[in-house]
Amino acid sequence: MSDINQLRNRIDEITIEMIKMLKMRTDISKEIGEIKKNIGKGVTDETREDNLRSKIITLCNELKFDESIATKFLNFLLNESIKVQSDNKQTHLSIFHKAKAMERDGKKIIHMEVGEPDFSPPQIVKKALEEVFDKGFLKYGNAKGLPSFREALAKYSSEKFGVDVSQDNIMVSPGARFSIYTAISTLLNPGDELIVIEPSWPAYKECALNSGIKVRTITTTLEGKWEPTIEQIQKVINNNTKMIILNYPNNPTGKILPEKLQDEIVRLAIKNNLYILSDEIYSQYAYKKWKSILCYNYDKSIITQSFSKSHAMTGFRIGYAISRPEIIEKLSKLEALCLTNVSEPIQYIAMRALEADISDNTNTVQTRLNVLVEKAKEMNLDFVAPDGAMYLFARINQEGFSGVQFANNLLEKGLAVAPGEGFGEFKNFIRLSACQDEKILMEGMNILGNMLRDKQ
Ligand SMILES: O=C(O)C(=O)C[C@]1(C(=O)O)C=C[C@@H](O)C=C1
Repeated sequence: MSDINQLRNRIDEITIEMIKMLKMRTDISKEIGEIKKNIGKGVTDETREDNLRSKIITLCNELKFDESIATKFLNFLLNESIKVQSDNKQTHLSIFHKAKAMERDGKKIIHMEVGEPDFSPPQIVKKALEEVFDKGFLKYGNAKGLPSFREALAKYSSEKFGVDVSQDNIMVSPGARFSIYTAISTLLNPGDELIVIEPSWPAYKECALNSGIKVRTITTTLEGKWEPTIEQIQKVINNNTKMIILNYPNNPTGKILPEKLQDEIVRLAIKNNLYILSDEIYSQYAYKKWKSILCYNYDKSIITQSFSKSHAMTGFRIGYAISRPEIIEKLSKLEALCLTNVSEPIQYIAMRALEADISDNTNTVQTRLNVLVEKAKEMNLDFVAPDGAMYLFARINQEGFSGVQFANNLLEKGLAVAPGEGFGEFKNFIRLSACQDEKILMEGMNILGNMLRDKQ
């Protein structure tokens, strides 16, 4: 047999052995997953992962093997474990869909689980809906978005954030979510790592997992005022780290980082050549000094925005990304592949919505959030007062409290809240949204108060 055939046989055998080992590893992982579920432990265990990562790096040094390849392979294995262990996680959306189904059966539900303003989009949106047919915005178009809309968004962003944005910096997307997905999946490769600061909106992690990207989680605490430390972030950065996700004002905590800390995080990201994906969809609801990541003028930053919260246009599914033209080009290739382009009529309507004065929305949410905070203080809930966004993230200090169980029990009483578990390892937390008028919020808080008293 020639040398090449011998080597090919050997490589086949090794691959087959690896697949058998992968099957064994996956089976064990499923078993561990079952045990974790039974004892109420979360799926990802960063300490365990760190230990295994260290062992592998030591082994690579001994074997004189490239540790970056080995840790990428490890990231693949860990992600596979996380996938087989993560079924049935309850988030704000599962409670929302359950609540909607109950409403269809005639039950009255107060919605404090979802970040969907109860007020209408600006009046100009109604007019735009009427006129779009005659205006003729009804066809296929550029994947990045209508030039006139991108121009309008560039002007709007430049004025709002005091920066210089042109239409080449803009990609329109169906909601900010799709911009986030395209950024994660086109800028990073499988095995790469990205940093998520928890508690966080679950979609960042889900998009990463779906694209074979390993999430490195930084956990912040209520005691630490939901602020990550530079050391925490520094500790997880290695050669595979490619991106950090920021989301301030934050969902679910409402936190806005002190400017000095945000500056330091940006400096650290720049030093390590990381992309910064900054989801700024709550910027309209910043009640404390807040600085857009756009202001740093960093050429590896991607900012995502949406009309859902600022203009109460959740159902329109329209948002956008702002970045340098080369990045926009990459993101829009995936958008073209998936969607051709975002619906032209919806783009036209959103363009008209930019003309509206939305300061009332800001005031309305602020008033509601204040009412929620005062009531929550009165009820002795444990939380850090939000600096912005539309949520209050509270810890319930009761022995054995489970947010999921609690949220399901509350639904039966007519109140929907989001279990903390959807935002990371926060089983004893719930997220309350301030998207209803004050009277309804009070009704909801009374239902919550009664349930807490019953549980004691
Ligand atoms: O040790 C565990 O808890 C596991 O589930 C195993 C495993 C792994 O695949 O190595 C999976 C996920 C955890 O984040 C850490 C480790």
